[in-house]
Amino acid sequence: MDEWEETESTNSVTLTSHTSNEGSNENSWKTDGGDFGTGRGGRGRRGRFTDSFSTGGDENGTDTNSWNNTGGERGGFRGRGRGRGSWNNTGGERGGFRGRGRGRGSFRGGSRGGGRGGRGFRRGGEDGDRGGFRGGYRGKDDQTFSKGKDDNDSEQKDESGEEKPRVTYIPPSLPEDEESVFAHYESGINFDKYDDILVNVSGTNPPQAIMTFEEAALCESLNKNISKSGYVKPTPVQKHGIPIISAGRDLMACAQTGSGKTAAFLLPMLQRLMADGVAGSRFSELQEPEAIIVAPTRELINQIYLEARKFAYGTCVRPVVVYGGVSTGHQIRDVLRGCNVLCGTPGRLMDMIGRGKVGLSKLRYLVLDEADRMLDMGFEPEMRRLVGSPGMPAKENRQTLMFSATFPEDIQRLAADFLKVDYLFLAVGVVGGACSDVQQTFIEVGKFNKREQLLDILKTTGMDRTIVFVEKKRYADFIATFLCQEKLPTTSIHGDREQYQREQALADFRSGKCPVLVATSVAARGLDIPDVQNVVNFDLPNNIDEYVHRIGRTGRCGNIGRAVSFYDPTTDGPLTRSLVSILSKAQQEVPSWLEEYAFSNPSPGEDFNPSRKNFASPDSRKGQQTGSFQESAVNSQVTAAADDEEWE
Ligand SMILES: Nc1ncnc2c1ncn2[C@@H]1O[C@H](COP(=O)(O)OP(=O)(O)OP(=O)(O)O)[C@@H](O)[C@H]1O
Repeated sequence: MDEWEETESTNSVTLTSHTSNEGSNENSWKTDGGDFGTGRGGRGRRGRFTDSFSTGGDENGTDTNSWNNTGGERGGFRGRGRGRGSWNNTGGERGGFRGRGRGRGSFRGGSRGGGRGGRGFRRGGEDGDRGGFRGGYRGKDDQTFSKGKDDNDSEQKDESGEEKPRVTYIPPSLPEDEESVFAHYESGINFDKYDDILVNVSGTNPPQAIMTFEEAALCESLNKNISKSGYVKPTPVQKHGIPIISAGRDLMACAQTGSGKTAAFLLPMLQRLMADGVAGSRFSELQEPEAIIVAPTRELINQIYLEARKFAYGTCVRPVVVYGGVSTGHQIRDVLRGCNVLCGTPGRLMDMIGRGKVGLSKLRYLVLDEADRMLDMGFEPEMRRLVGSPGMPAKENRQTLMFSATFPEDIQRLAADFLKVDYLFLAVGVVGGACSDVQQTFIEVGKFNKREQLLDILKTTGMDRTIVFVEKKRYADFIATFLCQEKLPTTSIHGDREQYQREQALADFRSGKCPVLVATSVAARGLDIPDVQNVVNFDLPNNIDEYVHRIGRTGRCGNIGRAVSFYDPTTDGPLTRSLVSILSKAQQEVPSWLEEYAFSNPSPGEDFNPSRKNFASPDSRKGQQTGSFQESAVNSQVTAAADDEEWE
């Protein structure tokens, strides 16, 4: 047995299927299928939410409210009459909350959630290729996994830095059939409006943008996969990014959420690997991938992997994914079968390299998705370790690509360490701007009426998929439990949930079984879930970039979305000016009361430059040559953006 082979399970845990109402929940909501309210408390979280719990916004847990208290002014979706109209104004009459069924079934094929008909956990007997793994999942209602000490993923550490026990969870195998691989949702009515977005490329000698995929001169199999994915024409970040990467240039790219950044880096990389005829699907004890893609969360890296698998379908290129919370041995076995494109979260990736399973000497591409997050204080040390790993080609000898919807100036400067001197900076629209397809609304609330407001909103959204963001992991559970008990089928995702629970939560959300997902920032970036119509910021985040990413879970790929944020003047003061700025740059109406808070009534102690460091900005290099695409208009916009930031 190799050193990474798991031993037989210890501490086996058997679980039934789960939704977030995992407390004792005497009044818990029951689905037609009987699933709700039956989940047992993952990680011992078995609080009794029958009578009272602390109200939203109260981190100390000192202010408890009767949570069944329906008294008081619910006030609809009025936000003291200051909001921009009622929630269902644009949606028409949806009726009350109807859902006890299993969703609208509108998503065909489950491309990102474990697949068509196989979403969630695989039932016993479906496992064709586990190769003798003992233990692990045995069926939806009888999941057994072991706990020991094995998982080195940084995300696997809890808040206290304590290592969590070894995990031998094996995710369900993905369906391999074409229909599942290429399942996608339609681009929206505003897709063509992407053409009007101003684009700026700075740096020397940027290559000419392409207008069509044909102009990219991609090989036939890649073109076929692009059209099977439903892509007809490239988005702006693809029009500019593909030729830049194909020309061998390093790139820092900033484009709005949901505008196709993933394909912008995958397509030219895969093209080069295919053109060079790399042969990856060969077993070897040491794998030397040509490309490594890093992203901050497990769900996001898995999604990127699925995109890579889709575009590489039927070709010689083999993408593999590694991330925490999943059996290391299982992932090593997968890597050793052959690996050209390795997608990973930082901790697990470094683990694979450290164990000598992944070598770096053939590496040509290093991609940092959500690059500003990958280079901020949390992940920067690991990124430095990665580029300093033995065998890692120097930056002059590899291509380094960075993508995000936000790129604060200080992070840009830091990022330059990883890039060749002549890297190009691609800005699509206002750097760090919110997607203008998301209608942003604010409601002024006090911390004690947030839950009532939330209920009012959710009762009008019906089975529409809605992500509710909260600031703290334990609030995610409180709120999810609260909503379940209010008969709203809800699930939750946050860093304290086991990986199988996180995946189940996303699968239930994607399928519509639980149309409400309560999430912490773990779900803020990158996740591309079809038909998410609404985002609610139950708690506003404490930096503006996070806000931009959160609301970008809706309004993707030309579709329209809505975001409503609860603004509590006692806690959200430091964000106010940045919010006003974001709203104006996205051509949204700014509520006068929010403007008042921003300019004339700062909270005591408010730092009027609170998020400056975190606020995205144009190319941090001064005096860079600017590309020719809509140049004059772009320059004025970028300058305007920079001016706007003066007052922050
Ligand atoms: N050219 C295209 N035509 C049609 N659909 C596309 C095209 N490019 C991307 N998409 C689809 O648009 C959706 C959003 O793309 P993607 O997830 O890459 O966005 P993103 O810019 O990375 O967003 P985020 O900043 O939130 O990470 C995906 O479902 C993707 O398949």
